[in-house]
Amino acid sequence: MRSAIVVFPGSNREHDAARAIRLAGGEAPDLVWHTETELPDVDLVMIPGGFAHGDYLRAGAIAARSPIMRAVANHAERGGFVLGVCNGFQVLTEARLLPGALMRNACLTFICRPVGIRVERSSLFSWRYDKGAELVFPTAHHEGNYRADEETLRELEGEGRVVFRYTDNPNGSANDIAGIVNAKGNVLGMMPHPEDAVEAIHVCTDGLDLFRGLVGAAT
Ligand SMILES: NC(=O)CC[C@H](N)C(=O)O
Repeated sequence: MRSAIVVFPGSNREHDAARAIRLAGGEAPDLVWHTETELPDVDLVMIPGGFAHGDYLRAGAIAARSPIMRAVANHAERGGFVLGVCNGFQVLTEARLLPGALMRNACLTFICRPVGIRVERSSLFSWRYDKGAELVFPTAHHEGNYRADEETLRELEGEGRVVFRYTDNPNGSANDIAGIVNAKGNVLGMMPHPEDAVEAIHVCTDGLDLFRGLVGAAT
């Protein structure tokens, strides 16, 4: 699988993401600076975690208006895979590639700890997990409280687009939502960090199958 990781001023998980993709059997990803207007020919575009532009205005708001985001939208439109983790999820909602918004955590503090999530459904991103599997992924965010209007939440639930749900909701997210896909199913945004649960020094290796799944889906 060929992939690109978009890097903004303030991104901090791009190397973790690249390592996870390599450990899962993907080719070494291209790192693409946010001012670029074109992406290399890839299967997956990943928007990594971090604090793009220092989270000024709202987390992800400035990054979503970067020149590279038009190419990311075109990639998604063509059916390419897009994965946004944490700050990446925030960028994808700000870019309207995913519905809803990530608001300040209900507890009003930064959360930095492993959390439990359940795999709600099979998808391009989750097909290697059993449905209902309970996983542990690290989290590190202050704006992870997923919010959307009632109609959008009904649509997400009705269309089976909630892929990951918290088993112990840390941030107040509506319906315990930890990760959702777009209507076509090729764009996933999630707050917990699967790329930080892929090798022995991590809390666990539950994240590896997400990246293996993408490598498998791309070949
Ligand atoms: N780890 C991250 O990606 C942090 C996400 C975001 N900047 C927040 O704190 O909400």
